[in-house]
Amino acid sequence: MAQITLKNLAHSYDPTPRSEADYALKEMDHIWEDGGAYALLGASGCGKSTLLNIISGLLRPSHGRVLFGETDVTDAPTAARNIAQVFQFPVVYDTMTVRENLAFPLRNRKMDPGYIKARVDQIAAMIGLEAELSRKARGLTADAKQKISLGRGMVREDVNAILFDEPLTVIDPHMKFELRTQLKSLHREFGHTMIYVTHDQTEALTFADKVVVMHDGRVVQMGTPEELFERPAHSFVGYFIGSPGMNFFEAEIAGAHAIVNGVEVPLGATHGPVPGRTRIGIRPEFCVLDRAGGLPFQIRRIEDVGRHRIIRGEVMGTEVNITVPEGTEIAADATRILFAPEKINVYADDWRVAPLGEEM
Ligand SMILES: Nc1ncnc2c1ncn2[C@@H]1O[C@H](COP(=O)(O)OP(=O)(O)OP(=O)(O)O)[C@@H](O)[C@H]1O
Repeated sequence: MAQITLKNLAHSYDPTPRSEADYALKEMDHIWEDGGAYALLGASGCGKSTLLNIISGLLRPSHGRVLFGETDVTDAPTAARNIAQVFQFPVVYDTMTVRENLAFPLRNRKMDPGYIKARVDQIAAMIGLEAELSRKARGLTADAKQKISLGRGMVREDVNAILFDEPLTVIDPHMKFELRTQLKSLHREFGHTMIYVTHDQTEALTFADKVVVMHDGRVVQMGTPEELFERPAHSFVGYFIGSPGMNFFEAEIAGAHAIVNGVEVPLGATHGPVPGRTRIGIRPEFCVLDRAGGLPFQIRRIEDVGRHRIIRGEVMGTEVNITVPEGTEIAADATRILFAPEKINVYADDWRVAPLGEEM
């Protein structure tokens, strides 16, 4: 296992890039801790696969270095990086049994047969394929084949990292949750460094200790699910994480208040001068309807979604959502919206501005 360091890393598919816009990955410096479970999350085209392929060695970056521990692997091929990879679609040997498929990476490395048997039994139990071990892979469902791919990715204990590229795409929705949970417990048990690429926030938030959110070729935040929810570092994280995402309002910041369309909105902390385009962001969960205070709110529609209701509406032309628990009555004269002051984040040119005295 190893810590992965990305140093001044950048990549352009254009051999003669002229501006930052020509870079699929803008310059970045990041450390992925040894033994961490990371999810790499972002919309289609933001650069997730490019970054994963650079870490795995399928792609050489245009600039910068990749280190596994203290070793510079920038020019090392995939085979020399000692990593396991699980792709979107199953890669299994149809003519081999499930046991032979799972044992393949260990046999290749000439491990002791007794160890191979024990290890394969252990992995098969964790992915729920003990009963199928003697069956040929041919004829198994796509789900079962992908479980084999997952198992084979996990079977070696000595890898530097395991990289998963949207591994649950072909898995039945009911089984997704189960497999995610199993991957998480495999991580707890074996402590491998894992990087899991997905564009699905539920997948990312349930699997990972740290979620790495990418937007437009940049890592805009690397944080715990709680940090992404409470203190999105970039407005994209606010929009992308949460369902629905964060509400934003153009605002002027004056110390411990924001001024939104001439109305004073109290903030939970004091800010110094904030330059650039200033907005405040508040999650729908921290907004409430009111009769008198706050900003004027016009309800457009109410959606019942499982354990909560989403009230969709407008504040002076800006679309705004409020989330309330299921069964909450909505009074006809509730025409104002209030925000929990300590849950308001301030943004300047899309980046969060820490209030005075906040520990970084
Ligand atoms: N081989 C390539 N040649 C040229 N441009 C590429 C190549 N591969 C990716 N790109 C471009 O680089 C950018 C990042 O693509 P990348 O595939 O890394 O994104 P992604 O986040 O993995 O997207 P998805 O979730 O759709 O796979 C995109 O603008 C894409 O069009």
